[in-house]
Amino acid sequence: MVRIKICGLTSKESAWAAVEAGADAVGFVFASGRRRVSPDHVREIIRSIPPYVTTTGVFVDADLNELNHIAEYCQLDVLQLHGNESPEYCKLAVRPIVKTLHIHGEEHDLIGEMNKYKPGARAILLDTYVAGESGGTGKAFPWEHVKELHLNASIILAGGLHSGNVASAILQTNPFAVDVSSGVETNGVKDSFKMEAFVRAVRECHVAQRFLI
Ligand SMILES: O=C(O)c1ccccc1NCC(=O)[C@H](O)[C@H](O)COP(=O)(O)O
Repeated sequence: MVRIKICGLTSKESAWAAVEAGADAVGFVFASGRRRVSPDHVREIIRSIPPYVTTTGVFVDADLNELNHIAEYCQLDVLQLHGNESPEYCKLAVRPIVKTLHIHGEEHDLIGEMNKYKPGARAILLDTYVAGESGGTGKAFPWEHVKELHLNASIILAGGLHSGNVASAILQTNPFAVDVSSGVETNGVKDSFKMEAFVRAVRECHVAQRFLI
C-alpha cells in the first residue's frame, strides 16, 4: 500500500482534516516561508492528534541542536530535511530522517547520491528542483526519469502531486509513499475536499495496481 503524507499543515483544524481524510502522516514546516509554524503551535497541534499517525517536521539547514530540541519538544516522529544537510548531520539527529533530494531533470548519479545518505536516512524524498526554493512549490518533475533508474530504496515521491495526477505518478515510479502540499490547497489554505480526493485517488490506484498483477 502506498503511504500518504499531507504536508504544510498550519492549524489544528487542517491537521484533523488530514487525519480524517486518511493521511498516514502529517507534516509541519519549521523552515521559513508562508507555511512556517512555531514549535509551540506544533506541540499543541500534535498533542491533539490521535496515535498511529506519523508526525513529521520539515527543516532546511537547521542548526543540529535546534533540530533535535524541536524534535523532542514537539514530539515529532520523523524529521524531513530539505536543505544541504550532510550524511553525517543526518546520523546525529534524534529521530529517523527523511532526506530530500531535488530533481533537476538530468541527474547523472541519483543512485550514488541516495547511497551516500543510506546509513543516516531511513528514506529519500524526491522533490522538484526550483531555483531559490526548498519545497512546497507545487511543481512536478518528469517521473519517467525516475522510472528509468529502477529505484528500490524507500522512495517518497513529492512535487506537484494532486488528485488528478497522483495515480499516474505512482504507476510510473512505484514509490513507498507520496507527499502532497500545494495540490490539496485552495488559495493557499488546506482544503478538506481536496485532501479526501487525493487520498481516494491513491487508494483506488493501489486497488487497480493489485488487479494488474
Ligand atoms: O512547504 C513549504 O513551504 C516548504 C518550505 C521549505 C521546505 C519544504 C517545504 N515543504 C515541503 C513539502 O511540503 C513537501 O514535502 C513537498 O515539497 C511537496 O510540496 P508540493 O509540491 O507543494 O506538493
